[in-house]
Amino acid sequence: MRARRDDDPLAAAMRPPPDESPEARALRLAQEADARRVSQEIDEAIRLERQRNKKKRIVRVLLLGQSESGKSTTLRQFQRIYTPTAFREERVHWRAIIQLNLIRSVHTILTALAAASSPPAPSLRRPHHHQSPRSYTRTLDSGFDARSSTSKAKAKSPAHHSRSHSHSHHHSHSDPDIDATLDIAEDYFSDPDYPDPGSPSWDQPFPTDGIDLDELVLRLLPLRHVEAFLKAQLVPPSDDPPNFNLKEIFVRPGGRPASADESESQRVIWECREDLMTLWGSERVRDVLRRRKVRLEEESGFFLNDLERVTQYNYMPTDDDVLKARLKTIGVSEYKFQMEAGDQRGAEWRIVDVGGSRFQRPTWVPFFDDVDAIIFLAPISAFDQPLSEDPKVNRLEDSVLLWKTVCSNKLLARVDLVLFLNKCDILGRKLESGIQLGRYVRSYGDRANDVDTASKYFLSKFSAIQRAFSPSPRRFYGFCTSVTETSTTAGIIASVRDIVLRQNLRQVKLA
Ligand SMILES: Nc1nc2c(ncn2[C@@H]2O[C@H](COP(=O)(O)OP(=O)(O)OP(=O)(O)O)[C@@H](O)[C@H]2O)c(=O)[nH]1
Ligand SMILES: [Mg+2]
Repeated sequence: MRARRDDDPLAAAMRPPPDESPEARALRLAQEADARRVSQEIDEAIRLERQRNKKKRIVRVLLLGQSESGKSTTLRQFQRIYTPTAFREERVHWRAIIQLNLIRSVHTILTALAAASSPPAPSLRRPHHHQSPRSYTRTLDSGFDARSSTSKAKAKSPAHHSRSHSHSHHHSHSDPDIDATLDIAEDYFSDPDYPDPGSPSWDQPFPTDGIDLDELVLRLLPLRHVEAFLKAQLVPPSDDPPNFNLKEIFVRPGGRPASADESESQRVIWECREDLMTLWGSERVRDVLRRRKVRLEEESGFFLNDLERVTQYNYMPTDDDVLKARLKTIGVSEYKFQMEAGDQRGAEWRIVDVGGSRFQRPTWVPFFDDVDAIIFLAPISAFDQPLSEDPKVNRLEDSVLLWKTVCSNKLLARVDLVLFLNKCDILGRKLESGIQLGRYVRSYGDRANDVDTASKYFLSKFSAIQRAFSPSPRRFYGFCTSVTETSTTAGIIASVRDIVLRQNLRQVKLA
């Protein structure tokens, strides 16, 4: 010990002088104790500051996916679980949106009835709500950064190369990226009026059910006024083009008691309730919808099966109603909340929800900075549906391209990816009703036409795309979800919370 101190120049310099007086020694020891105390105080201050920083740790999550994929619904699930009181208080504001959703379904029915009462023009024979496999046309500019990321994705995807040569091309099994392709049929049937199996042909007579539909439709006309009124209430007239999201509806100070006008619209809806039930219960209406391949039950904001409740004069939306309601997001909204439970106490969460339609995707990029995780939603039930903003493009194909763009984005290279293969409930119902997935997704082949096989198949495809397109290896978590269901989604959101917090802790340690 002694020998070592002799070797140490610092120790030698600090060694007390050999002729130190008792007074000088006392002073020196006091000074040294003082210095130690100051140093300890500094250490303590640093420790406290670190703790405070940890406490106000900010966790950022970004919700991405095409329009109607379920981003806002996922956000509402977070709200329902983590700020239940605020969620409950806001339910009343959803009433007008749910009523509008209901009226929209009625419109769909009336449009189908009107079209069915005149002989179908050849162009109307093609279903417009759901695509037949041959109606796809490829449009590849689906990314939010179409010029850079998507073109890169295109270049990397062997599927796109093969498609440009031949539509009926089958993948070569020596292709290293074989798993990262999803071959969606585009020219499968030669008959343009390919009838849905089990659906009656146009030439068969409509069943008669003794209901005078013409008169009924007339009695429903007042709903138009309700619709105009509710829309005017939700969209401030100064906003042109309409630019509203839920936040803006919610910020009305002090809540919004039902105004006289609002109770007037509830009265009109209530007065129409019998006719609405007759309309939705009519065999002829169901038949027209079947023939036109309009599957209202699978559409967003479907409340016709809840007419009894929703048309009540004193109707108040339930949690489930709020989750099922459809309100398109325009712009970006951020939801902040404090994680109150368990050892995650104190972390502030910020979940960013964006509009998913194509023209809104460029607005996503500024939010790529500093995110801990992305929850990407791909509605896998949409394999037979066109994009509403571009009817030539298949929704599943758009989701796949968007996923490739997100995976390959360099700004997001270090971000964990959480994938929700959403709307599994609708997928299950579609497959059970006899729609063959293999007709639309050629690479699905003759695998079993059930939701388990299908969702596992999609999970492996999306996961392979992630591996092939990520600039560097990253963590990836995939879930099959139906985010409108509260029980199953609660467990998934708890897993996502743990995943995101682990990633956030890693980044805090790295910083
Ligand atoms: N049956 C079912 N419906 C769902 C599911 N997820 C979302 N929906 C419904 O689908 C509709 C669209 O969901 P949103 O959450 O508004 O979609 P979004 O991704 O926010 O859409 P944009 O705001 O246009 O980008 C809503 O009516 C939801 O209730 C699901 O898993 N199953
Ligand atoms: Mg939304």
